[in-house]
Amino acid sequence: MEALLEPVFVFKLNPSFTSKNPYTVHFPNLPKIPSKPLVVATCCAGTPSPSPLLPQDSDQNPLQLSPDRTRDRRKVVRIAWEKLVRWSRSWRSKAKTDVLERTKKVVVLGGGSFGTAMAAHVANRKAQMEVSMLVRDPALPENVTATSDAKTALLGADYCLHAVPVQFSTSFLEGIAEHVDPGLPFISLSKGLELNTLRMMSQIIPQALKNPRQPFIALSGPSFVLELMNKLPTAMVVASKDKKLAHAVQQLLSCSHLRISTSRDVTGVEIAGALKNVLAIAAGIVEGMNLGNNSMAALVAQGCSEIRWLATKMGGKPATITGLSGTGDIMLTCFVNLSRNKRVGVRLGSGEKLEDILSSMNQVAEGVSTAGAVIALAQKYNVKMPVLTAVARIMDSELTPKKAVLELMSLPQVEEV
Ligand SMILES: NC(=O)c1ccc[n+]([C@@H]2O[C@H](COP(=O)([O-])OP(=O)(O)OC[C@H]3O[C@@H](n4cnc5c(N)ncnc54)[C@H](O)[C@@H]3O)[C@@H](O)[C@H]2O)c1
Ligand SMILES: O=P(O)(O)OC[C@H](O)CO
Repeated sequence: MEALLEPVFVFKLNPSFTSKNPYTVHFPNLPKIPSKPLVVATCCAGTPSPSPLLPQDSDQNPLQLSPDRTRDRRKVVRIAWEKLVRWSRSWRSKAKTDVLERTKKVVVLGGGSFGTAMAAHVANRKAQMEVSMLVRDPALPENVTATSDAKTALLGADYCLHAVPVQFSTSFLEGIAEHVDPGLPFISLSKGLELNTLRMMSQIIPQALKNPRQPFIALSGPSFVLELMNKLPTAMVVASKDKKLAHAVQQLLSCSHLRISTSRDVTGVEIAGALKNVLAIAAGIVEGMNLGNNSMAALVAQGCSEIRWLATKMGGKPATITGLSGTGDIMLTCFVNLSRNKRVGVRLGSGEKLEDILSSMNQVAEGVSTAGAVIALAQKYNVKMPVLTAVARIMDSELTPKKAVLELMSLPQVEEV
């Protein structure tokens, strides 16, 4: 402690890491230091904290531990890992159920990329599984039967995977309602809000089928269809008010390359999945305008806050927004150009017109329609959402990307909440 009573030198330093040992920070411009320990506050990355500085002639690397301490440290890590493996094995033995054995048929609504991918995924879960796709254009992989006849597709199905884009779901479901068993669990893959009604899929499905008790599960999270089809490790979350049903869907879909977490927070999962598409458009605009990485990070961080503010006002949990369907899917969709929504933003940011972009696409970018719904929802819940509002105004051609950036940068600089 007496060292702290010595004169304290505080330097604004620009440390450089020596090539020979990246762990030792070398301060080239430091004046000759007396041999006594000093407290040096540095401006290096990370939290500046006073720390006793080893006398300059010391070349001991503080990260180099003695052999005994290295052995102890490795033992602690090994024990921690073995505990995780034991826990995982015991969970797997308890969680095993006969859902897959009992499931004979799954129907998939929507023949788009994700509907097709999930149909193939379920078909691969069990050779005897019957998977029927209800599509408008029945040209599909041979191990999946496709039909445009709703009665045939839905007859005897144990689960229904709904993969029709949100804006087309109401009319699609109203057209097949008479063939839907009132107890058929609907697993919604669609991410978005219905433009004129602001409804989420958990409202659209029971209302379009005129059955408020239709079992509902939302399946969401960072899941590009291309990577799922290539069996690359993926993690998603199933949310349902019915915990048993969420676990059954987890058992039905999870496998060595697809992990499925469960949640009771349907609102949080749906709002996160819908709004991340709008934020991805904004992220694309930043990239299309070459505004750099600082602004990308700032924009996405602001968008995460706006999504959290609205989702929690609507009853969603903060833990959901920082989970797979929130932060996980936001990072994937905002930072990777496999995202259709992000690609729309990049093209907008580089000067293309929205109608030209959309007419050139044969896939859906749900964020384009959802943007308008978000703003009405934000007004309903009295939540300020400057970034997502700017996207909506750009979608309505009321604001250019460049003007949007100028306006966002001139907003009041307030306390973080
Ligand atoms: N593609 C992905 O990586 C991915 C991943 C997770 C979730 N999702 C979500 O899945 C949902 C489906 O998207 P997708 O990527 O499979 O679709 P897609 O973009 O690949 O294709 C759009 C689909 O919508 C259908 N469609 C267009 N107009 C229609 C209408 N009027 N009535 C009925 N169907 C119509 C088309 O036939 C086509 O099958 C979306 O909400 C999307 O956000 C997609
Ligand atoms: O291509 P996008 O932007 O619709 O994103 C696809 C999935 O939602 C990613 O999780």
